[in-house]
Amino acid sequence: MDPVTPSLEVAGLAFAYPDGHQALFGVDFTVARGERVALLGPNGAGKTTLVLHLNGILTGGTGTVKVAGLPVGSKHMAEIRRRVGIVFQDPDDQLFMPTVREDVAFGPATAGLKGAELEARVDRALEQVGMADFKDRPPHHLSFGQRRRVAVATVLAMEPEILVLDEPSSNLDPASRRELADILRSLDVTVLMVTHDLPYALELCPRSLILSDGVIAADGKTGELLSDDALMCAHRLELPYGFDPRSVPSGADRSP
Ligand SMILES: Nc1ncnc2c1ncn2[C@@H]1O[C@H](COP(=O)(O)OP(=O)(O)OP(=O)(O)O)[C@@H](O)[C@H]1O
Repeated sequence: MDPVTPSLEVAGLAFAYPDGHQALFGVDFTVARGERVALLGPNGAGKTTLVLHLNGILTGGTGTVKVAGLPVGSKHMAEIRRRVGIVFQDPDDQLFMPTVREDVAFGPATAGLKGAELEARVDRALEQVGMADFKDRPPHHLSFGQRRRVAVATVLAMEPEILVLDEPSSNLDPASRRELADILRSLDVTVLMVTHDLPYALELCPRSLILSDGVIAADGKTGELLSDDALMCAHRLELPYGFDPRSVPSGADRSP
């Protein structure tokens, strides 16, 4: 793996929906290989719109997005879709096969993997999320937290360059939330995590971006941004009552 080319480069990205609503106004940032970055911002800031540009689900704006040096929107789209693994908020949007194994195998099988190589890929992805014992279970018999882990495995099975997670901690109990954080920390992959769960961002991501009104309003160390009361207030970000960001060991302390 080339360690120099960033996993993600977004430059001057501006986008208006067909009804004329301008959601992004020139977004610039770079994510280096192996970084874990949180994308924070109030409702309606443009976070989902931005994420949907990373693998070309949304196109037609101005500016550029590059994944591992490959421009989104170019002839490399199949490769870019493989490299950008998006885990949506609702695992049921991603799980539709009769068994966990088939769900995790679906992407790599569609990409042409077969036989022992495919089985090894499935086993590895399920082991990475601690779900190897659930291989033959129907996804709809699993708990929500287990389904979320399987959804992460479906994406890891594609061996992505960058794992993009939309609200990964939502609807998880405290133990499942912590276990998922441990899993995400253990992965050797670049992570971009959209979240309103600011303590989770602090725990997992050394760096955060604040997207507000379609622009990057701040880009820095998560602990520093969350400790900046004026910045937080200006962008409608609120920590849970009594939570002190200085009291939590930041993801920065554990990053690779
Ligand atoms: N299909 C659409 N057509 C027109 N406008 C849209 C469409 N989807 C989103 N928008 C608008 O674009 C802006 C950004 O929306 P987006 O969903 O990207 O925000 P977000 O930061 O993900 O919000 P949230 O935290 O609530 O999920 C909002 O003002 C929204 O109303």
